[in-house]
Amino acid sequence: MDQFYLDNAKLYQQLVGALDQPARPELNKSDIVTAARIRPMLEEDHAAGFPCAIYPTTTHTPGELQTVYLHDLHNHPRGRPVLKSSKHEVDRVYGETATTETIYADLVVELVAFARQGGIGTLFAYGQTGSGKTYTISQLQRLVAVSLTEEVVLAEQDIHVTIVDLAGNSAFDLLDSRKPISVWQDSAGDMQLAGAKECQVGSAVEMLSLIDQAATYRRTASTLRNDASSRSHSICRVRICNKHTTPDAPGGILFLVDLAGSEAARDVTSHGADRRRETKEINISLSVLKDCIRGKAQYTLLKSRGSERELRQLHIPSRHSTLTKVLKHVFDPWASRPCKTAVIACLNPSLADVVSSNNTLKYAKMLRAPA
Ligand SMILES: Nc1ncnc2c1ncn2[C@@H]1O[C@H](COP(=O)(O)OP(=O)(O)OP(=O)(O)O)[C@@H](O)[C@H]1O
Repeated sequence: MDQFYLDNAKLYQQLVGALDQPARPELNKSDIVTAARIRPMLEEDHAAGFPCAIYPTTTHTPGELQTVYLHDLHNHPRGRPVLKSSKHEVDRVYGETATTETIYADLVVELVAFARQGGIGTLFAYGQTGSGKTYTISQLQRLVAVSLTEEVVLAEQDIHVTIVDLAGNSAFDLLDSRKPISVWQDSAGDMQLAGAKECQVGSAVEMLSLIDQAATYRRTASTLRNDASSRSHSICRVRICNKHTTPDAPGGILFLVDLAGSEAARDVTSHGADRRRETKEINISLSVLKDCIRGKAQYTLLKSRGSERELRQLHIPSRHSTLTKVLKHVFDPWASRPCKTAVIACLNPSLADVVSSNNTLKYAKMLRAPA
């Protein structure tokens, strides 16, 4: 397939150049905001000879959706290859020149404010390996650290940080030398990271140093698409408690989640047995995540149709993996606490990755269904 794309790269660029690409509006009433971030073509993408396959709209009107076009090239049984284009809509699209500061202002400032008021705010990035998840989330974590440790915040609220990573069904404390911890649900239905260290921070320097410490314990390995690929899901939980409430009051929570990247089966054939098992575990947990996204979309559909009997039978399988246990509140239509989520679908722009990018955007669409 890769050779087919390379052989037809010029024709592909002509076909895409001849397309007209308009944008379209609609309002987001959901508690989930979806965004797509397209990372720039890297030197290795250019060196491999694949053209860019993702074309975002460049204008944005507040409250309106933005569009990403993906152009794949398909072999035609008679004659020259043809373009097969798909169109995806998300709340915001960030092209290769967009800065993380812009993403922070658009998506994360509101989540931080929401968590400060006692809600559960969640930000997660997902996408194929090498698509820019760690790049995006690690920079956003730093911006969150600076904003949550401003004097005006610390005068009113205490900030507690926990950073863990999930590999398969095991969980590890990244602030305590990868000590194993367990994830369980308490009697109030909240997920607990039992045994994980929770550090109260008194300044940006302290919080940034915890983030750096956690990054050194994160499990990484080389994949075909990324030399330093994260082979675990990293979860940074920030608990925000008002100084004048009782110590055991739940407080607001902000989750900053950098998921491990999915790898296509064709890209893992050269891995050893351990790496193949690890990839399988990652793909299983991402597949349960997709099932939960589908379950939430199904709930929204049934609710809009008023199908009470089917709603009662609906099962969202958030208990089937440690990752979805931790993120249960995102998919749980019956959650007792208010939740807001921002999801960043990270995309590799190269034509070689167009199938994975298509898949990533399909799930962003499901997540966005209005509640
Ligand atoms: N917006 C961007 N601007 C410039 N470089 C970027 C951007 N996003 C990602 N990159 C670069 O792309 C490479 C892959 O990014 P990153 O490691 O964040 O991917 P990932 O999705 O976290 O991958 P994995 O799932 O394998 O961990 C890195 O070299 C990173 O610096």
